[in-house]
Amino acid sequence: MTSHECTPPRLEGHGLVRRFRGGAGLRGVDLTVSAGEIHAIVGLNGAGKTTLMRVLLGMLRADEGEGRVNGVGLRDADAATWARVGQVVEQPLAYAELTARGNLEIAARLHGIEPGRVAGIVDHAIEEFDLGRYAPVRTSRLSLGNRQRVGLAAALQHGPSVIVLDEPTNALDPAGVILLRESLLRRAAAGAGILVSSHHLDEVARVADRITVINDGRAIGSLDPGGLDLERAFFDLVLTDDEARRSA
Ligand SMILES: Nc1ncnc2c1ncn2[C@@H]1O[C@H](COP(=O)(O)OP(=O)(O)OP(=O)(O)O)[C@@H](O)[C@H]1O
Repeated sequence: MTSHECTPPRLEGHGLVRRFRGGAGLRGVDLTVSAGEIHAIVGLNGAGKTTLMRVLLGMLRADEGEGRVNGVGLRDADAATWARVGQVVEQPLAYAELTARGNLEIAARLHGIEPGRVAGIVDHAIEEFDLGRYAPVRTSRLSLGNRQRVGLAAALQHGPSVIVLDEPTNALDPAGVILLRESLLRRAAAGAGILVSSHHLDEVARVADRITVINDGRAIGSLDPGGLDLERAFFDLVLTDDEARRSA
């Protein structure tokens, strides 16, 4: 038995419902991310992936159901609970007018790192995401991909035990995709629980231990990360679900 097996799930959602006008939202999603696990969610545009992440992070209130972070219910989660979380779900960076380093320093402080440790942690993050050239540059002047790298570094540098990333590879170049992949695999091996959404099934298959398909606000099944034709398996699940709902 590994040391992570006695810890509560890093992230849990039970029966999560969030209704939006027009019928969209979440319709009762159960989802768990264990310690040491990379759990990917995939789905078509508008399926509900971002909404699910926002609800699990307490950014959006669930109408029904409950979520837990490291065993703490969302309603009871305090600053110490959230300091153990790293996420890039909305805007990757808070301060466009600050340099990349300035953003990383503020993110470290906001995640509860004591002042004496901030410089070392930021140096390490700059190295990990290969941001040396851009550290003194205002983030508003960075390319989209480099801004994304800074956002990821800001979310991960404090060593969170819960990591939630919404389509993190979107703006990254192939080198950035590899840096992120290695970073996530290292963090999962160290016990973090990682929830990640993506449209890139091949990339997801390289990192994920578990892949859940979200369709129309529900978790409709899973894909085998080692499976042969993930794209086909994905569309089979989605089309079967769409047909079942149409004929219901
Ligand atoms: N604040 C909101 N008010 C009303 N509807 C919303 C709101 N946020 C999301 N929705 C709707 O909920 C559904 C799910 O959106 P969500 O952003 O979660 O999808 P997604 O799976 O992340 O999509 P994508 O792959 O395009 O990012 C969509 O139909 C969206 O229009």
